[in-house]
Amino acid sequence: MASMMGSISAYGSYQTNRPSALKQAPHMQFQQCCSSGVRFLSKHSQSMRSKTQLAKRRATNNGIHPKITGSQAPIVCSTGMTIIFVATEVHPWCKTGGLGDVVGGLPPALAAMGHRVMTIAPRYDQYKDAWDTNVLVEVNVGDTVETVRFFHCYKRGVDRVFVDHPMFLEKVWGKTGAKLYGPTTGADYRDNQLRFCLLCLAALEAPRVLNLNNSEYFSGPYGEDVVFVANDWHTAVLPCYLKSMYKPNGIYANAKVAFCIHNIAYQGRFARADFDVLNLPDSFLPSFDFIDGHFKPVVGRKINWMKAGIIESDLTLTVSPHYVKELTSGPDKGVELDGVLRTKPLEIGIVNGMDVYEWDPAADKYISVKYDATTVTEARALNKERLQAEVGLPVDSSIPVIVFIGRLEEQKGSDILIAAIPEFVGENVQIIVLGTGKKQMEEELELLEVKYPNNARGIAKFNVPLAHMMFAGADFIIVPSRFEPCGLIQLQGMRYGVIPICSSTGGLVDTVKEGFTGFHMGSFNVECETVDPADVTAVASTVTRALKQYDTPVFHEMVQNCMAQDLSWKGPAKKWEEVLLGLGVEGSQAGIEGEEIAPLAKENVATP
Ligand SMILES: Nc1ncnc2c1ncn2[C@@H]1O[C@H](COP(=O)(O)OP(=O)(O)O[C@H]2O[C@H](CO)[C@@H](O)[C@H](O)[C@H]2O)[C@@H](O)[C@H]1O
Ligand SMILES: OC[C@H]1O[C@H](O[C@H]2[C@H](O)[C@@H](O)[C@@H](O[C@H]3[C@H](O)[C@@H](O)[C@@H](O)O[C@@H]3CO)O[C@@H]2CO)[C@H](O)[C@@H](O)[C@@H]1O
Repeated sequence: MASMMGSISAYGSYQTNRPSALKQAPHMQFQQCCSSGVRFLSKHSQSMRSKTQLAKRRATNNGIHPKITGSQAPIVCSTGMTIIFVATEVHPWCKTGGLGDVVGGLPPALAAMGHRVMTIAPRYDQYKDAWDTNVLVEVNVGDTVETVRFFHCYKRGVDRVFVDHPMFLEKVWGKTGAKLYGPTTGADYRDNQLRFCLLCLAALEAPRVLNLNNSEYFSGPYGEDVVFVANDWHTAVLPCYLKSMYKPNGIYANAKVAFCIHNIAYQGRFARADFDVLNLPDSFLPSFDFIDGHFKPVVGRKINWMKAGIIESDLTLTVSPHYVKELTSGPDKGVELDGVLRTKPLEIGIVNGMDVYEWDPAADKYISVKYDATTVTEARALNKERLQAEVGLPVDSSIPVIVFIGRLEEQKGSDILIAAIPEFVGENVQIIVLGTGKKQMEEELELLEVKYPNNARGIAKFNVPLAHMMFAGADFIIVPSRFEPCGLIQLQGMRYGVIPICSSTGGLVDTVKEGFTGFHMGSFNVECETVDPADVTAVASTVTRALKQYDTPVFHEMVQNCMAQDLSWKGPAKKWEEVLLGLGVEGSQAGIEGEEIAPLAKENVATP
C-alpha cells in the first residue's frame, strides 16, 4: 500500500503521498487519514447573519445534522448541503468570460443560504490571497504520477481552492485572464486533456484531504456526502473518475454529480485514440464515442468529453430555460448532442444571476458619477461624456451611445454587428465595441475608428474598468448573439439602466422583455461561416427602432424597468438549491434565507 505521511500543516493534518494509482485501493488510505488527528469543530452557535432562523431550526432539531462517515470520521455541522464546484474559471482570479462569473458569483449566494461551498479551479497565477495549504496529493495522469498542491483562501463564505501544478502555472503565469485554454484564441494547448484530467482528479481529493477551518460555521474536511457541480467539458471526466475509482471502493458512496452546460459549442472533441490517456476503463468508451462529419481535430471517430459528462452525471442542467428548448430542438442548436440530451434529459435551465456587488452603479469604483434609479438620467449624461472622452469620440451627452462587450467569436455575432454598422451609423449615434478573441475580428474592430472617426470605436482588449465605464455611460447595449446560453452582459447592462437590443435566443429570451426592458431582433442564423444578410437587416432595423425611442418617456420608463429588477444570484441560488437537493445526497437539506457574508468587505475581495 502507498505510504501515508503525517506532516502537519495549517490546512491538513496530513500530507498524502500516494505514488500508486488511486484505482488500486484508496479507501484504506483515507480511513487512515480520517483517524490521524483531524480536528472537527462545530461553531454553529455564533451565526451573525441569521441567528433567528438558525435558532428556529435548532428548536426543531432541523438545523444541525452531524454527518458521520466512518468510525472516526469528521463531524461536520451544516444547515444544508455540501457543494463543490469544479471549473476552469473562477472570477476574480481567472476568467475569460461568463463561466468565470458564474463560478465566482453563485457559490457565495449558496453559502449565504447556509450551505458549505467550495470551488476548485486551476492555479494559473500567483494569487496573492491564496495560501499554500502544504497539502499534496499524487494523481495518475496519462502515464505519469503527478503531484499537485492545493492553495486556498476563504472569501465571501466560500472556500476557494486552487490546484497548483506546472501544467497550469507554467503556461499562464502572469497572464491571468488570457491563455487559459491555449496560446491564442482558437488554438488549444496540446495537453489540455491531461490538464483537465488532473484538475478533476485533484478535485475529487480536495474534499477529503483539506482540513478547512476559516469559516465560523464549518470546520474540518468536507467529507464524502457532497454534491459536485461539474462545469462544461473540462470537468466532464469527473463523474467518470468518481464512478470508476472511488465508488467501487466505497468512497463517495452517496456523492452525486450535477453537470452544468454553460456553452455546448465547446465540447472537447478529440481523436478516438486519446481515450487511452484518460485512464478510464473501456466500459466508459461508449459514453465518449462520437462521430461527426467534421475534420477537426481529426477525421473520423472521436471522443466527446461533453457527451460523457452528460451521460455519466446524475443530472444535467444549463443556464436558461430557453436554452434547454434550443439544445434539444435539433443538431444545429444542440450542436449534435441534441439526441443525447433527449435520451438523458436536461433537467432544468436556471437563468444566471449576476454579482450585484461588483456591478453596482451606486458603488462602482470605476465610474465618475455613481448613481441609482433616481439619479440615472443626470449621472448618465456625465458618465457618457467621460466615456466619450476616454475612447476619443466627440463629447456630447445628447448623442445616444450603443455598446457591445464580449468575446469576439461567431457566437457573439460581432461579425454581424460589424456588417450592420454601415447601415445605421448615419443616424445620430455613437457605437463603442469592446472585445477580444479571433485575430481577424479584432482587426476589424480596430478599423472602426478609421472608417467612422466621429461615430465608432473598437477596442480589442479585455478591460474591466472600461467595461464598467461603458455601462455607466451608454444608453443601449447590443447583444447580437447567434446563440447565447444565458448571457450576463445584458444583465449587467440592465443593472446600470442600459437597455439591451438583443437577438432572440437562449437566455436573452428569458431575461429581456420586448418593449419593457429591451428590444428584440429575432433569432439569427446559427450558421457561423457566413453573415446572413437578413440578420444584418434585423440588427440595423432594430437599432433604428430603438434609437427612435431615445430620450422619450418610453425610453426612460424602460430604463427604470431595467433597474428595478432583482438580477442578483439570490433567486437563481434558490433554484439551484432545489435542483441539487433533488439529488438526495445523504444529510442534505434546505438552507436558510441569507444575505451574502461580507460581500463588500475589503478582505473579501480577491487580489490576483
Ligand atoms: N473585453 C472584455 N473586457 C472586459 N470584460 C469582458 C470582455 N468581454 C467579456 N467580458 C465580460 O465577460 C463576461 C461575459 O459573460 P457572458 O455570460 O455574457 O458570455 P460568455 O459567452 O463568456 O459565457 C458563457 O457562459 C455564461 C455563464 O453561464 C453564459 O451566460 C453565456 O451565455 C455563455 O456563452 C461578462 O462578465 C463581461 O462583462
Ligand atoms: O467563460 C467564457 C467561455 O469559457 C469557456 O470556453 C472556452 C472553451 O471551453 C475552450 O475549449 C476554448 O475554446 C476554444 C476551442 O477549444 C478551440 O477548439 C477553438 O474552437 O477555439 C475556442 C476559443 O478559443 O476557449 C473557450 C474560451 O474562449 C467555457 O467553456 C464557455 O462556456 C464560456 O463561454
